[in-house]
Amino acid sequence: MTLRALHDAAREALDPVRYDYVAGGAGEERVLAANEQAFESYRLLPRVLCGSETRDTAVDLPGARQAAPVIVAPTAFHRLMHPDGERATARAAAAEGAVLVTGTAATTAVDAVVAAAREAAPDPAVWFQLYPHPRREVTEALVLRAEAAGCTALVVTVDSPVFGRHTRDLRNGFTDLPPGYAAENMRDLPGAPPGSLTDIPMSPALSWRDFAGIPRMTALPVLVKGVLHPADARLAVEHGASGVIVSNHGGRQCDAVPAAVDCLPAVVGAVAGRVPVLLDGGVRRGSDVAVALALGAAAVGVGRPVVWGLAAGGEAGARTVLATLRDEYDHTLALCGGRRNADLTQDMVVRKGGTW
Ligand SMILES: Cc1cc2nc3c(=O)[nH]c(=O)nc-3n(C[C@H](O)[C@H](O)[C@H](O)COP(=O)(O)O)c2cc1C
Ligand SMILES: CC(C)CC(=O)C(=O)O
Repeated sequence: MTLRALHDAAREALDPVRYDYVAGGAGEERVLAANEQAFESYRLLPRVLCGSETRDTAVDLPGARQAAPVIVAPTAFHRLMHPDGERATARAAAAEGAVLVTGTAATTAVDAVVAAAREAAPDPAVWFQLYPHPRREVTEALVLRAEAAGCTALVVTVDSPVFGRHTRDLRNGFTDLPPGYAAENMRDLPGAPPGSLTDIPMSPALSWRDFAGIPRMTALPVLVKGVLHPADARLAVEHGASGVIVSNHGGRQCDAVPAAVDCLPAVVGAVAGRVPVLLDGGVRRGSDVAVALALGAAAVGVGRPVVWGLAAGGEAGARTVLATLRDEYDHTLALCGGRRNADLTQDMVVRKGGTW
């Protein structure tokens, strides 16, 4: 099945309100559209006769050695999309050698997610996405929970000082989880009410000082997710980040920012090789992966496509998405004369309005 067919099947399978929750974005959904459109404006300039018969697409990431270059971006509430929920996504990612980022808003507790991943592979990489809480002890409890579960890195989301205004959810009245579902990782935290959507911590009071406390709480590498400005990428590295994820939250936060991939080159320049830079937003085909890697990303994340796979076909559907992207990327690498990801370089990307 193609990714487009899986998306169609997911639309058929899902309750329309849940479909809209995943598909939608903030405001007029300008950024949602821009993330995909931006990839349309880039083209690859292949190199030829490079002897690229044997190819190796694995990457070393913080807390994940020899991983696939496509990772599963954190998306909330998988049990709303398929009864097997995050367990299915975890098994799919582990089987495909892809990092799974599970998170604060998962409908399955992090220890059960890691256990499911271990059913599919002996040494899976599961990262934990954290919405830091303004009360340090709550953040610390979440960090300890992720560490004890066996997560190998933390991802701190920094683009959500307040909830995004998701137009479709407001129209549909989808402002809380249906009965029977909870953000399971929020249960039994000190002083934190359990599990409803609005309990997920987002606070405009947080600052780099709060962020800097997180790498001090844990031996795990800590990545920062949701950076667009190169100055923030520099600050992230200075405050102890082990990786920077360029992301506009899939167009679900500020509806006036650039497409994620358009922000990548400046962030890569600012980070200057000190830590890996990842990208998510709008990646829908293997050639998008190639463009992002050529522009300096170490790996890319996919959000909605994996959820469509999950909704359409559970573990097998999510696996198909990851396997398809990996296969398409390897094929594109071959077409561009590459043997390794590093063979894709900035000069091999051209832009509409630029050189074509
Ligand atoms: C349904 C949904 C839920 C999401 N939940 C989270 C979340 O809990 N934490 C987070 O950091 N990002 C979240 N994101 C953002 C994704 O991690 C990612 O940035 C985005 O989906 C990438 O864009 P793509 O969907 O075009 O691949 C969510 C995105 C979607 C679509
Ligand atoms: C619970 C939400 C905050 C999850 C999220 O980040 C999103 O829906 O974009």
